[in-house]
Amino acid sequence: MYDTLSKIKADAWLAVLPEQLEQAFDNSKHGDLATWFNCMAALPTLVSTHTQLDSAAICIGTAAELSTLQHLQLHKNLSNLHPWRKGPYTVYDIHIDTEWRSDWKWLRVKDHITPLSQRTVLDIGCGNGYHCWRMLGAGAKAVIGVDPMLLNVMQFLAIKKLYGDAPVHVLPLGIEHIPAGLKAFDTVFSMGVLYHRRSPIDHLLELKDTLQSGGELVLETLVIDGKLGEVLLPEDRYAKMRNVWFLPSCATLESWLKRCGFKNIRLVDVTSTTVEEQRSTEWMRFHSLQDFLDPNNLQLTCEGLPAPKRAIFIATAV
Ligand SMILES: Nc1ncnc2c1ncn2[C@@H]1O[C@H](C[S@+](CC[C@H]([NH3+])C(=O)[O-])CC(=O)[O-])[C@@H](O)[C@H]1O
Repeated sequence: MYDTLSKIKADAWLAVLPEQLEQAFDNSKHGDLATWFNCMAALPTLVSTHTQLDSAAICIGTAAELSTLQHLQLHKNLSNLHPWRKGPYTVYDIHIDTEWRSDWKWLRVKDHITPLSQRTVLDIGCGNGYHCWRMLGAGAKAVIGVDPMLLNVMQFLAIKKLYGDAPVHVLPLGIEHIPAGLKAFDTVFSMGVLYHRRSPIDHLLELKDTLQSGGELVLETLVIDGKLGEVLLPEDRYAKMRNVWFLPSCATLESWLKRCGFKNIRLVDVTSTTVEEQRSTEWMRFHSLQDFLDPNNLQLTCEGLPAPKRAIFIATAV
């Protein structure tokens, strides 16, 4: 990964990254970290030749390659990394049926973006890296994801240990840890992050700052139906989430992108999130979308706000 950053001349990040990682992986900061590392250490070290990155589930290995005991232990160690939110993955025929059908989002995105072949990609708020693997499968030269939630990073590291060496990396960092002015990446994805940011304009400017001139932004976020200038700022929670800030209309979001200096702005998809796409499973046993909607009207959240609808914009940084 350091090599990738060096090649794209992201020197300002290289200079601070070792210390950022040391701090993020500081055992004293997260009570579960040692347990998670033990789960990882117990994963089989064999690297399977059966891998697939362009199917709905990221696939690694077949059950026949493991002994019954190894298979049971693998299932247990992966289960210990509960809750699995983004996926699906199928490892050694264990199907990790995640809360989200993240493959559906990828299907909505993939045909609209500049082909990733030979591009160095940054995925902001990448969760456990499911889409990073799909980006690699789509031919990216290298993919770096960042996500501040350590469990996400541990899930990624578990999958990567099973997959073997690959130019895909997930760092336990937020966008705020990426130094200003990098202008290094060919494509940057920000999917499901903008509404978590208190300052959406700053988020867009920070994304632009990671892209080299001519680079592509892929932005996916919650939107509302409405006219130019309309934006929802929930009074309190949104679909029980505490950290939701701005939900613009598509026209408003387009105007924000314009104002931030993006060009060639295209709205390529608007889709309501269904309880088929986001739901509780054996691998994510907590409440999910169904529990966050008004039981009498699935068009509304339990707070009476418009139910989740997501838009995908693509734009060019100049
Ligand atoms: N400051 C931050 N910097 C970076 N990431 C952050 C920050 N704050 C929260 N996150 C991370 O942003 C992710 C948002 S989920 C989208 C995942 C994937 N992209 C998806 O499109 O499926 C939302 C959703 O479910 O759509 C979480 O993993 C947070 O930890």
